[in-house]
Amino acid sequence: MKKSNFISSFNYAVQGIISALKTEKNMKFHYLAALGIIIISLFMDFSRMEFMLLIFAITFVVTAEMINTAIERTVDLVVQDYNPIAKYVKDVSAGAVLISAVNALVVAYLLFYDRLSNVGDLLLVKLKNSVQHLSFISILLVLILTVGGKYLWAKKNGGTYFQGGAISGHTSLAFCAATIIAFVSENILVSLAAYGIAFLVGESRIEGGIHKISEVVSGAIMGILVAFIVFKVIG
Ligand SMILES: Nc1ncnc2c1ncn2[C@@H]1O[C@H](COP(=O)(O)OP(=O)(O)OP(=O)(O)O)[C@@H](O)[C@H]1O
Repeated sequence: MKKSNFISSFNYAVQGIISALKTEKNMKFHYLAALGIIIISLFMDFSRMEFMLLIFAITFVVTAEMINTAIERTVDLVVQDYNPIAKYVKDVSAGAVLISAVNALVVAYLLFYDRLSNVGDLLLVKLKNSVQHLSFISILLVLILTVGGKYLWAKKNGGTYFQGGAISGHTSLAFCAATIIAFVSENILVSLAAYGIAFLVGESRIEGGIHKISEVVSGAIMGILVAFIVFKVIG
């Protein structure tokens, strides 16, 4: 065996890190996750101690995975057939990785949960107070549900995604908009005018021979329901 100095030992160690990274798919995942978490942690205002715990947890997982890989390869080198001892050794070694991963999850939960839920609460408060966001979400949902409905019932009702089909998109959007206007204006006259216009939109789709009454009615119900649920549940 070749006599090695300190520098070449270091080189072999780095080679080991790179080989494990290249050959083990779990290792790629660990490194990517670690990189993502470290980047996020830079915005979290962690104390020195908290950052140290995070780095320890990450290092523990990577180290356990590397030792597990080395043990697996050693066992494969010696045992080619099924062997209960080989199974025991590999299972115990995989168990060590699992323990390190659970430890990392607990540490991540303790460090990130409060901070991220504060950010989540802030976003939710902003969303609740923003009529624009609620309106945008309602209209987006109506569009998705209308196109989805047309797709699901395409065989039965025919039509394209934007004309004809099981649900009248013009009507669902018009009634969704009317409901949004009713919520925002909180004024009976304005609301009636908005629903009146929505009604005319639906009626024109029937008159134009593009939709049946049932398709216009289902569009109207969907538009009203979606806006109602978004404004009442999220807002
Ligand atoms: N020679 C063997 N005899 C008995 N059981 C084995 C043997 N080799 C593997 N096993 C069983 O299969 C499991 C998976 O082993 P394997 O070596 O495929 O690990 P792995 O986690 O899939 O790793 P890798 O994807 O890096 O190969 C082990 O935990 C063990 O239960």
